Amino acid sequence: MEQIGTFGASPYEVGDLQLFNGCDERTTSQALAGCAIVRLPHGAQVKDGYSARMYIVLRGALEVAADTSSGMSDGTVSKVLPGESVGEQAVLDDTANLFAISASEDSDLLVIEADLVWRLIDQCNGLARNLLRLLSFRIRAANAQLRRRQKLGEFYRQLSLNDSLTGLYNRAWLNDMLPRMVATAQRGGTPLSLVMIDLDHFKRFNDTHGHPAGDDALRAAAGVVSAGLRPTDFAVRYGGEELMVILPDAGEQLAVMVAERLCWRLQEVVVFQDMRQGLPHITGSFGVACLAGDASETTLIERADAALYRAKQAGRNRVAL
Ligand SMILES: Nc1nc2c(ncn2[C@@H]2O[C@H](COP(=O)(O)OP(=O)(O)OP(=O)(O)O)[C@@H](O)[C@H]2O)c(=O)[nH]1
Repeated sequence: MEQIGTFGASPYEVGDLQLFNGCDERTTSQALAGCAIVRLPHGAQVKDGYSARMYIVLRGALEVAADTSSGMSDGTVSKVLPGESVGEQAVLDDTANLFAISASEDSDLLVIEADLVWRLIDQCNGLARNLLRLLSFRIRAANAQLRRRQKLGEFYRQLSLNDSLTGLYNRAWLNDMLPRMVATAQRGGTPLSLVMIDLDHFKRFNDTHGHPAGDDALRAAAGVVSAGLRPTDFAVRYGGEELMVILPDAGEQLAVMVAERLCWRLQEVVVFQDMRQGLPHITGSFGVACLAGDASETTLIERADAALYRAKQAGRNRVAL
């Protein structure tokens, strides 16, 4: 940053500076006359050592990247154009400029030291009003950005816990949630049941109708499962063509009833909406297990798996306990 002159000796006028709109031009010009004008070549950073000062762009443009020192930077950059300022907040709360400020083209900047800003605020109500407006605008913009980030965060969180093909919860969700559900059931002495579902002869289905059709069938099966549950139950894609249902507060009898209902609905499901195609049916085998004593979630899954194996052995398209 090279000083190229002072405001008083430059062709610029107070009328060019938005922040001083409504202030008396003569007294403001006098106050700003001794302020430095610095030149910042394209790409150069504003380096002000840790002092709080305000910069007003006279020519060119600045780019301000969000708070880099706190690691909060998310790549958002705002542009500061001629007549606009940066650094007011640093002056008002007497902290260094935390933002990375650089020139996006060759720029001339008016530098106003903090003590002069305060003197001008005392002199001119217009400046105080303009500063308040500017800060209010910045707060609204920051809030909007925060809301966008929150929404994005929630979106990615959902994405990381849901299976992209079926929309059901995925293994990461299961690994996190099942131990907690088991602990809650054991603490409260309430039942908890698990239904493991494996689509029958799915390799044959893929081989006959193609892999994309297999994906459609998986989606259809997931739809049947989620539509057949209470809002308090959970459906998970456990693996390739294996789904799982978690039924909190459900004992053996209820769990078998739910599994029977899903098994029946699955064989009725229409995989292809296109009526010109044949109707391939999908069926599933279901293994039911209920939490007993102080068994772990691993034991519960193993027991549901063993029941599923029995359903397969007994001829598929059925429920086993
Ligand atoms: N289309 C599709 N197929 C999948 C997906 N994940 C797993 N599969 C297929 O599912 C099939 C599972 O085959 P197997 O484990 O041999 O079992 P199966 O043919 O269903 O036979 P049984 O389970 O004994 O009734 C494999 O061919 C996998 O490629 C998927 O996301 N999409």
